[in-house]
Amino acid sequence: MPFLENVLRGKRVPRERMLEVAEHYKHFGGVSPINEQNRALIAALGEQFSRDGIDLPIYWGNRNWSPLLPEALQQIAGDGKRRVLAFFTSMYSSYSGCRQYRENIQQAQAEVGPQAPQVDKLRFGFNHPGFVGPMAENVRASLQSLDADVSTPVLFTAHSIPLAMADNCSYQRQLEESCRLVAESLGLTNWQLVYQSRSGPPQQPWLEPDVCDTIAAMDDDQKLESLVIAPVGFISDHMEVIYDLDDEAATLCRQRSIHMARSSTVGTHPDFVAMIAELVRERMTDDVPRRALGDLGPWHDVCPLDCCLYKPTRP
Ligand SMILES: CC1=C(CCC(=O)O)c2cc3nc(cc4[nH]c(cc5[nH]c(cc1n2)c(C)c5CCC(=O)O)c(CCC(=O)O)c4C)C(CCC(=O)O)=C3C
Ligand SMILES: [Fe+2]
Repeated sequence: MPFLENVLRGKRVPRERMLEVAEHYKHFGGVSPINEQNRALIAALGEQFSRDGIDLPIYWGNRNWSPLLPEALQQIAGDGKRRVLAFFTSMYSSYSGCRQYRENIQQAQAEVGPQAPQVDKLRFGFNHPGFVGPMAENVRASLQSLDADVSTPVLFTAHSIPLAMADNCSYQRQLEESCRLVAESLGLTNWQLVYQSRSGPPQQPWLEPDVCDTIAAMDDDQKLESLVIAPVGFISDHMEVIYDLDDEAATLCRQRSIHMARSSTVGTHPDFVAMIAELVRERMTDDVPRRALGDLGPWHDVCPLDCCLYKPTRP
C-alpha cells in the first residue's frame, strides 16, 4: 500500500482501483518482482561493461520505492561523480516513461543540492535492433510453443495511458513502429497493437482497445484457436505482465478454450544488454553509429522543451 500511495499521489485514479491492484501484488506475497529484475539487469550490464571496456559504475534509483532516486544521486555525489548518463527502463516516450522521470531527477538534484551531478538521459530504444531483435525472437518462440505459423493472431500489448497524455507524446507512433518491425522481421500476417492495465475512472478516455476486450471480440467474431500475446511495451516480466496477462488474460483464454502463449519481455537478453552498453558508448565518443531500424531514425538524445508534457486534470 505505501508503494501504491506513492505511485498514485496526485493522480486521477479511484481508490477502489488502488485496493484492487494491491490484491494483484498480494497474489505474489505482496512483493513486485521488478526490483529483482532490475538487479539482474544491472548485474548483466556490469558484465557487459567489463567486456566492452566501459569503466563506469552503475547506480539505480526508483521513482516510488527504495532504492529511491534521491538516495542514488546522493550516493553518486558522495562518490565524487559530476556527470551521469541515465537509462530509463522504458523504451517509449510518454509522460510516465520520459518527462516524469526527468522531473523526478530534477527534484532529486534539488534535494541533493549543489553537489548533485548533471544527468543526461540516453535515447529511447524502441527501434534499436537490440530491442526489436530479442522481442522478435521471443514472439517466434511463442509461435513455436503453440505449433503455430505466422498467420496466427499476435496481440502486442503496451500500458494504456490517458488520451490527454497520449496527445502530447510519440508513445503510439513509437509502439506502432516497434510492432511493425517485429511483425515484418517474422512475416506475421495477423497482428495488432492493443493496450492493457488501464487504471483511470471510466469517464476519462484512455488508449484502446483493451487486450481482453479484443480477445473476446475476436473470439466472438471468429473462434480463436491459438493466440500470442507479446508485451512489447515493457522490458521485464513485472506485475503488469504476470498479473494482467498471465492471470487475467490467460483466464479469459482458458474459459474460451484459446491456446495462448505469452511472449517473454526482453529482460536480460544478451542483445538487449549489449544495446544499453551501446547507447552509453554513443554518448562517450563520436565514432559509434546510432543504430535504428525502420522509418523514425534514432530518437533524440536531448528532449525538446515540450517533450511529453502532461497536466493531469484533478478529479
Ligand atoms: C506508460 C506506462 C508504463 C510503461 C513504461 C514504463 O515501464 O515506465 C508503466 C509501467 C509500469 N507501471 C507499473 C505499476 C503501476 N502503474 C500504475 C499506474 C499507471 N501507470 C501508467 C503508465 C505506465 N506504467 C499510468 C498513466 C498510470 C496511472 C497513474 C499515473 O498517471 O501515473 C499503478 C497504480 C495502480 C493502477 O492503477 O494500476 C501501478 C502499481 C509498473 C510496476 C510493475 C510492478 O510493480 O511489477 C510498471 C513497470
Ligand atoms: Fe504503470
